[in-house]
Amino acid sequence: MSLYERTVGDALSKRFETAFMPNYGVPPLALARGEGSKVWDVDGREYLDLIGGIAVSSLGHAHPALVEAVSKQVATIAHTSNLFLHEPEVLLAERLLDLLAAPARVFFTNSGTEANEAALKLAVKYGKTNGRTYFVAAENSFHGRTLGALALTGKASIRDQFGPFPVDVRFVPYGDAEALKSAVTDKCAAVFLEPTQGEAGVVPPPEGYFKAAREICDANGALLVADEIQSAIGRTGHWFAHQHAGVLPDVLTLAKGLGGGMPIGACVGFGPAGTIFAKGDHGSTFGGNPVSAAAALAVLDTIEKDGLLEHVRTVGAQLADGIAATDHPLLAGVRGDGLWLGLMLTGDRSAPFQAAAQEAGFLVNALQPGVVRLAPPLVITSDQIATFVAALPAILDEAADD
Ligand SMILES: Cc1ncc(COP(=O)(O)O)c(C=O)c1O
Repeated sequence: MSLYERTVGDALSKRFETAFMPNYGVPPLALARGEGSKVWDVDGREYLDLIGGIAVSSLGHAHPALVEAVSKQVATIAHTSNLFLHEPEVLLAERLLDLLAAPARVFFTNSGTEANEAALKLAVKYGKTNGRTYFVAAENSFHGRTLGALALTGKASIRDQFGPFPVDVRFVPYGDAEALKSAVTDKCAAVFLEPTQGEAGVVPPPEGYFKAAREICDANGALLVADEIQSAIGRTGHWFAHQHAGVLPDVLTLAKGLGGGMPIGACVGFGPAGTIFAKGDHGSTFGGNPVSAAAALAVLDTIEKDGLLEHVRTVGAQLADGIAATDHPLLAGVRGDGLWLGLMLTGDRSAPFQAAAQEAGFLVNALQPGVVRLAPPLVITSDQIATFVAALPAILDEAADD
């Protein structure tokens, strides 16, 4: 039987195709379980997970600390709504504010998109009270799929058919401080930026761009919103990318790796931005629920206790160096930080690369036609990275073949 002639997986795919709206197309694999950085498909085949549920599974799969925190919490109290307080959300808020090391207030959500929706609503309110009527975001940015977050998303192919939008957003080329300066005036309520663009292809800006953005916002009284949904919680080898850039935004949004696989997001307002929302301005039935909050606490504790920031810097460099040292006509290079890398190809071969990697036992993500995203669990080992680097030339050979 060839690797693609599956049994249970094929049956699930057929059922998926008839039961689901076709938003995602049929996924190439049905996963059954995971442990650490390994996953197994429903037909029992093992893979090294180099995508981590799209930069989410920070502790890998079935990490004992996460299993224990979630199991304990679900057996204690799983849901309170925001009508009642619970200890995990208070502990988590305090823990995050501690790590952020600046006076701030937090609003918990269920996802990244919702964290950005909260940030946008907050910025709309700021704009209304200050005569500010528009927003600035970057071309090729990704901030989410609901109508507010989508309005901020600078990708015509996923945005344009859903307009007109409830907010006026002006787009500037990412990384171009002069263009940003021209776009931001005293009528701009907020600038939304990813510290490194994720969905665009793991694209870091030029050195000093984020600092320039801070200065431009300060000069015009606009809020600076840092969307760190993909980049924070250790992914780059630092807790937060803005800290690494030495810039404090007014608003910060988080999600993905924070819950280690449980759904949670956060909108953090620093200083005065933390008091723009008043009672009744925004809400969420599930946001910051006890189980997700307990999971996020376990993620933060484990990253700290196991020295994972340092580990990410070390094995991230091993992965980047291993790719950079691979000599192959299809390989153009590698960019990104820590365990968040874009492997760049010389042609639009990322889909065949993903298929070849899967066949060789590695899960990666064909992010852009010529860029493959690697965002493995933060716990991936040096030996596991070495197996991928060793397999890379053969995967590239396979991907290069028509
Ligand atoms: C930078 C950024 N913002 C927002 C989102 C949306 O987050 P979610 O898919 O959790 O709604 C994503 C998801 O990829 C993202 O990368």
